[in-house]
Amino acid sequence: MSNLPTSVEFHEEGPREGFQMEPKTYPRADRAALIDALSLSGLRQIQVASFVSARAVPQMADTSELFAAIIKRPGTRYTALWLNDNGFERARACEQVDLDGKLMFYTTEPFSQRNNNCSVAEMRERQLGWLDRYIALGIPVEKAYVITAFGCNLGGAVPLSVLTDQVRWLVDACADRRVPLPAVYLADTMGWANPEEIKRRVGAVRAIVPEAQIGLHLHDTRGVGGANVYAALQMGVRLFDSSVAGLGGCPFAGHTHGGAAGNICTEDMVFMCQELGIETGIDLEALIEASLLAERVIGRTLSGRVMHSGSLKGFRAGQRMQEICGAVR
Ligand SMILES: CC(=O)SCCNC(=O)CCNC(=O)[C@H](O)C(C)(C)COP(=O)(O)OP(=O)(O)OC[C@H]1O[C@@H](n2cnc3c(N)ncnc32)[C@H](O)[C@@H]1OP(=O)(O)O
Repeated sequence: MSNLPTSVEFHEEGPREGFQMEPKTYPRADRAALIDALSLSGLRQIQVASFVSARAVPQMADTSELFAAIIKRPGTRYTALWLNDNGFERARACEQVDLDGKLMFYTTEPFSQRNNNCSVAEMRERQLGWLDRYIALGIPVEKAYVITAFGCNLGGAVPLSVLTDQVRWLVDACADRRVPLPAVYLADTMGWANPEEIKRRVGAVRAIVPEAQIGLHLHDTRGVGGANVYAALQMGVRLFDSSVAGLGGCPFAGHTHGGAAGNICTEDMVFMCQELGIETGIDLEALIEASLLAERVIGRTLSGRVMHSGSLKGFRAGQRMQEICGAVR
């Protein structure tokens, strides 16, 4: 056997990244039901939605109300995304949000401008303000994302040095403030990674921050997501963002609505881990039930594979799951 980790953690992003990518807005009750179903699978972290401009992403207009509509399960953290000060203040004002101190770095100008309305350098400078604010508020600085860490539909190839420069800057910023390094997430926002590049970039980042955890936010846009996860597991990576039923994508990234696969699919990756003997803490059958619900809510066949394989037939959903799913017509 190789150096595969004994356990991994999947952070569910489908409710935010999946619905932001859909061309229409879905009823809040259905989105809340999906989140409640996901909770029953034992996921430790679910990103519920984002606090962004409703004009830019109308599907995220009711994030505070959505948080109020879900039933929080002890043992699961319910997080949110923000991209600017306004978004962070809205998240802070919403008492149901479990705040995780996040930092964001871009690697290409066109995507930084399109997604965040600022330059790569400006976004980096803003992170100093976010760091100081998290520290002042006693919010642990948990995650630092390097967005489009492998390549960008708008800006093209991303040299490794651009990624490592951002990581070195983060190291200095944390050292200046004497805070521990957050987990460093390499985000393959647009599905450019391949297994060898995963190994090369994870190895390069680990060489800079050997004491930090490394996480991956991967997309299966071009069908390489599972292979990339396997390469990451071989590198000992234990933190992954993923989406139920393979929902997801960024509406500002040049993806095709509805057609292309989105994020790596949570239940497919949980299945792979289980087959490899890696502990996930997730009840796969309950998760498949949630992914079937996602398909009913969205109203089309989704890209997840395990849920369509029929291999777990005979499973009977628990009563609570039946109630949640039964409420969605
Ligand atoms: C990789 C990923 O998947 S990331 C997720 C996908 N991307 C997104 O969700 C980006 C959505 N975009 C946005 O939220 C915004 O356009 C931003 C954050 C990029 C730009 O924000 P700013 O530069 O601060 O915007 P600006 O000050 O020009 O304001 C533009 C409008 O958006 C509103 N706005 C900006 N940020 C927010 C926010 N966090 N919440 C609510 N409204 C906001 C402003 O109030 C303003 O509204 P108005 O035109 O009615 O007055």
